[in-house]
Amino acid sequence: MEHKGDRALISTQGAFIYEFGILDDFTTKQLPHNVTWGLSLLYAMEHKGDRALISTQGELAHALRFLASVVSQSFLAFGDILELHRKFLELSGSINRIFELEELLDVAQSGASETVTLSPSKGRDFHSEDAITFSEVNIITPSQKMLARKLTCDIVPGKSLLVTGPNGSGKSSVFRVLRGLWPITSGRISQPSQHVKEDIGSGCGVFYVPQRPYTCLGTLRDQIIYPLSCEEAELRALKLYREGEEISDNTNILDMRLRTILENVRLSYLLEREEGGWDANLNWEDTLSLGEQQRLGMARLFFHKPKFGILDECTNATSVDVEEQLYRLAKDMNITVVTSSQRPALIPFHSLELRFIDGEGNWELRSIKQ
Ligand SMILES: Nc1ncnc2c1ncn2[C@@H]1O[C@H](COP(=O)(O)OP(=O)(O)OP(=O)(O)O)[C@@H](O)[C@H]1O
Repeated sequence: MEHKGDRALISTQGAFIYEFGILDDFTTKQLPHNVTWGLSLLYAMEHKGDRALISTQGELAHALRFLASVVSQSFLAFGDILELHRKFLELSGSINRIFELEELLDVAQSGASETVTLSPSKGRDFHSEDAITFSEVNIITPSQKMLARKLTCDIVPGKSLLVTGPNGSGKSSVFRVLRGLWPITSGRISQPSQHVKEDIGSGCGVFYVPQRPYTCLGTLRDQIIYPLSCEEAELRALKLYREGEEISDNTNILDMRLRTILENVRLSYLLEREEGGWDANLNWEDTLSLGEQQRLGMARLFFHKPKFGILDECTNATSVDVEEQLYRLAKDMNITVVTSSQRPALIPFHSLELRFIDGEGNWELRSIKQ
């Protein structure tokens, strides 16, 4: 008991020596010399008196060289055996990664919605369709800093949540945990499906909009429907199309819907500005300002029309009036949002505030009076 700490230190030192091949190097490079010299010394001690009688100096040197090479070859072979263990470990790591990749590809091909069996992340439950729930979840950074201790919070449809707190306190970390980028060590999270393609007709459960939305290679149309393909997006637009209206062709229905969205996010001028309109194929990241990219990100949200929108400071480069309009639209479309933001103008669009107090694990939840 008294030397518990010493033992840990010794095992750490052991791991260090093993990890950096110090033991292997010693066995294959240093030890053979020492053993050769040791054996030569023993021989010399034993034949002190009769050395001159039985061998000349040349024969002795030859015998010593032979002894040195036999000893060093034996130790090299022994070193190879030691090395085998490490090589096996590396190989098994690579084989595991290949199997994981194969399983992921199988799941992606079969269209399964979640990777529950592949990465059974402790405390994750993907089967709640109606709410995002955190039950006593500890949010810890990869460098083991506690950001939220036993976070407990229910986000139900119609009750949007605003996440606030000082810089670096852990606001975005809530989204990393939700997204499965950081594992949770205790507690439980449940949330609806995040799979955009799961049911083309009804929209997904949760959709994420980051601060700088990803702009894919492709046309202006592709930017809004991402990650769906054009065919999938046409199918979705068709399913959502109000019955009784005359249908000309699928692309037109999709473009009509996209035009309304583009007008709502105040980006319809792009259709006139960029040659090719919907089919304009540019490097969108370089062409659009950050504010425009953020509005495009929100257009994506409105196109997918999820139950929950996770908005990580994704409108902070837009003007306050545009931001308010975007949030009003989300409300009108019944998208419940979880927002990370410092802007007071967004408070009225939320029902709950989760505040990270100090980035040391303390947080508080309060309801916002409408
Ligand atoms: N990959 C990581 N490894 C270790 N620590 C990280 C990692 N990512 C973030 N952190 C740390 O976690 C803490 C919380 O980061 P987070 O991005 O959630 O803060 P935030 O409240 O969103 O900040 P901001 O208001 O600046 O956006 C910070 O101290 C950050 O340095």
